[in-house]
Amino acid sequence: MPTARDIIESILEKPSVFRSRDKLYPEYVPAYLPHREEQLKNLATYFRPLLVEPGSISQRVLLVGSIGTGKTVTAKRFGSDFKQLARQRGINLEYVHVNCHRDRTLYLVVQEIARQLRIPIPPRGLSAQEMFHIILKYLENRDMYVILTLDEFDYFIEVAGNDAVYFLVRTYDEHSEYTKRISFIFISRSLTSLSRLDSATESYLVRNIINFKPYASRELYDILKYRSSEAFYEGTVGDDVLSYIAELVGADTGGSGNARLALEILLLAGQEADKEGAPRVTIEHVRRAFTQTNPDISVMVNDALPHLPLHELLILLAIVRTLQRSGEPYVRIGEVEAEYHHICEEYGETPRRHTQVYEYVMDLKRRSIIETRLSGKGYRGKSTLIGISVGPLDLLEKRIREIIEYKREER
Ligand SMILES: Nc1ncnc2c1ncn2[C@@H]1O[C@H](COP(=O)(O)OP(=O)(O)OP(=O)(O)O)[C@@H](O)[C@H]1O
Repeated sequence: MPTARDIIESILEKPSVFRSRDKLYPEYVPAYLPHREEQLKNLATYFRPLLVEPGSISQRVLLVGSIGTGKTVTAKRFGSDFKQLARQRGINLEYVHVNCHRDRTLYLVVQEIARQLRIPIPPRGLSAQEMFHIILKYLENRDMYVILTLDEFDYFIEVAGNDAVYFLVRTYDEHSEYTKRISFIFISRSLTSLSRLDSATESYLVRNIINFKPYASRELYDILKYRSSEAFYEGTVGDDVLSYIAELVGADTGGSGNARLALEILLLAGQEADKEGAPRVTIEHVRRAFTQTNPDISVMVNDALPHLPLHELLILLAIVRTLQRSGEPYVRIGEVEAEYHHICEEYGETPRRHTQVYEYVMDLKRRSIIETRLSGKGYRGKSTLIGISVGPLDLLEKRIREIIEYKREER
């Protein structure tokens, strides 16, 4: 019997597809941000006066975009690089990033700013406003500048309210004795949460907006390509795997355009490969990973199966088997139909005609059990391609076969 140590060692020594898995974690801030060049340029343009004429303005820029569009990572990358560049020019600038989902009140936000800047604050008895003035004086005494990002700012608006926002961003208007040492980046998922503010404060915030659009699949592919080159050993993740994930998530191919989701699927797919001791990440590992990030879809598919007519199930079985055999993300409808004829023979059923087969395929698509698209690059001729994003396919196959048996017995 293996000892506990043997078991632990066997896992530690198991080969892995990952060179450095943490490069896929959401908190990692990479040096390259493909397809966010415009946003970085805009940020640099807005904040340039801080280097040219420090103290002349308190800049404020609002980053807006839906979930996983790179707002946080772009702000952090910008902040860290801008700080280095400022220091090279002899300007003592710090970057502070506060997540307002965690720190939702003025008190918590101000406390967090002080913590990150390592400013000693008396432990008790001060109001948020008093603490903020201690920070401003500290910056003044040390000739320091700060870019302060308030991430998930929507929460701050909702919980802390208009007066708190006003206090934070208008301090320099009320206190002309201070040099303008703090500039702001606000991050929000949408502009609607800002309408809770009074119109003066709102218009003050929306003057400089940088938009972050959901990523298209081609953009996600570039992001995944770069991040996977950092995270995986060479040759363990093929371009087919990356394009498949990019297509599942891309905004132009029916997904949400969320890079966090795409990277999570890639990470989970790598973990699936490691679990099996596989030398490469496969399309099937991606299917399993996608199902883990989308448990609702597999429940929906499972619930739908018993309601499908027998021949629709036979076609679905044909799709599953053709996909399993090919190891590709998609197969041609022609190959599926050929497999369907085989399966009908196996079961002693008369196959339906082509037009009916096509109808069933379209019904499976309407029910989101399969995806279809027209063949393009890499395929000869135009043909309908069929894919299934939920996995594992062997479990799906087993379940379909059970229901087919059940339906045949019922007749
Ligand atoms: N252009 C990019 N290049 C490389 N990685 C990216 C890029 N855009 C986003 N990512 C990665 O995707 C994940 C999500 O990005 P980020 O957290 O910045 O999104 P967000 O827009 O702030 O989302 P949320 O609104 O949910 O906070 C992170 O792991 C980030 O590193």
